[in-house]
Amino acid sequence: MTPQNMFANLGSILASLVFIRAMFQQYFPHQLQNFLEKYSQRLMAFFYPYIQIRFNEFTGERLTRSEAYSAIENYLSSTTSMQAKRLKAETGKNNQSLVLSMDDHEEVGDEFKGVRLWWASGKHGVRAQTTLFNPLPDEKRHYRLTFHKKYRDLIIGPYLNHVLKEGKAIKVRNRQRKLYTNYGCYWSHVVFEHPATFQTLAMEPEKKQEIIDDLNTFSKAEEFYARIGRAWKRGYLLYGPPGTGKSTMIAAMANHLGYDIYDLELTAVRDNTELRRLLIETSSKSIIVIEDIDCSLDLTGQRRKKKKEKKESGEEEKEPKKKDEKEENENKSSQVTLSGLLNFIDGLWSACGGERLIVFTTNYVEKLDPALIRKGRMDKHIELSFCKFEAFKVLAKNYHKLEYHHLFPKISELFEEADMTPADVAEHLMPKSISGEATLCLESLIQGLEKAIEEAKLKAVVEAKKIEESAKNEAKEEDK
Ligand SMILES: Nc1ncnc2c1ncn2[C@@H]1O[C@H](COP(=O)(O)OP(=O)(O)OP(=O)(O)O)[C@@H](O)[C@H]1O
Ligand SMILES: [Mg+2]
Repeated sequence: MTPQNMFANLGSILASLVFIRAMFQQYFPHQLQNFLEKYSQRLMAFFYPYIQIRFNEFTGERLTRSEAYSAIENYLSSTTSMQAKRLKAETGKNNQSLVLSMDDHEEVGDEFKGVRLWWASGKHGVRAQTTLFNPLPDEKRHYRLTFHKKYRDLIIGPYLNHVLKEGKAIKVRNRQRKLYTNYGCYWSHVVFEHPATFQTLAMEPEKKQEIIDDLNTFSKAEEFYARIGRAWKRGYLLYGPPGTGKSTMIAAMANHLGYDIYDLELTAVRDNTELRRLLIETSSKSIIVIEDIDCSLDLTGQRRKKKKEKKESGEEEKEPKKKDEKEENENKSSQVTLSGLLNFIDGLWSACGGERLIVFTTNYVEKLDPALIRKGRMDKHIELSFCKFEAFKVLAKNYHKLEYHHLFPKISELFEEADMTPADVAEHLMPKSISGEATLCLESLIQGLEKAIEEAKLKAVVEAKKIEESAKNEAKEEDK
């Protein structure tokens, strides 16, 4: 055989081999693989005492991310960062913090009621193509749970429930919280990042602790509410003069519980149907706030309008009800009624489960309809009042890191007599220069308090005179 013939033969043999290999790859491996897999797994199951459950990342048409998968991811996040050697990092809320999860083909252990089990992450099947309509990556990720078969009931029931619940709770805790406001009958939201906390809230310590305990009890009472057959909700009424920290307390509540806030502007809601729709759209773990309920409920128009009137007439309204009625006739665009709101709080509310707080604020508690604030609707009434010495100490600590100062005794005495709102006290304590001399601020506060006491005395004298005069007039009329 000449070398040319030899090469020609070799060429054709190679070509045939390539052809056979291609054919083999195309038709055989698939069936062969399935076949081998099927029987090897049956054989394994016979001797292997463990059960495995796989949780795929995408379910159905691969378009929806499995809730179970993300719950497991969250649940494992703390264990993972302690145990796994290869981790994946993604940016969390705000793009500021990092969220760690297991990298592919890692395994971590877990324990439940003394039973050991293992979670492994993996990926499988690289078949689906990414297209314009299916932009998901080719790899399908999954978690695989392995445990001994004698614990089947314990793991499939209580343990998996525990994982899903805990995972969802972690997700809620880590989410970016939102502040919703309604424009007509639609909610729009911004990121909620209010720095107020109960620690920075100026209030008597016992009263503050009572509120914190109440909130904590509520947030842990899911089973209790289910047992007694009541919707998991609680109503708060915050009342007190302007600038005493009602809005600040709502922010502190949201921060304490990790809830979203729905700030409901009733005057922008057209009727009861819209109100119902808005409220049904609120999510679980949220605080629904209706500020200045006395102003918005009779739909007498906005608070600003009222204030303007007050300023113009230079005195308190004498007959608020009559005025309200007049305005109601003028302002027909909004027809939310008291009964609509009450119906919602009692009836429909119960239908949409989940933990919700409803908070009403008002400056004039005595003006509210008793039906609205009876117990059961508004479970807790909190009065926020003028700043006293204990509350002042919280502000002094926040603003100037002061535990004690030689002016404190004098300030304490003045607070006994003076009525000053926390907002005014805070204004005095606000550092006026970068160096922020605490003594200067305290002196300014002392001046403010003295002025407030004097003004109060003057007012008392004027009022006493008025009463005297009206008594005299009455006496005169009687004589006549
Ligand atoms: N109890 C408080 N503790 C700390 N800061 C307070 C407190 N009360 C008021 N402030 C300060 O005063 C400002 C006004 O308070 P806030 O808006 O909470 O008052 P409000 O009671 O909601 O008044 P309004 O009735 O006018 O709505 C806040 O920005 C806050 O800094
Ligand atoms: Mg307010």
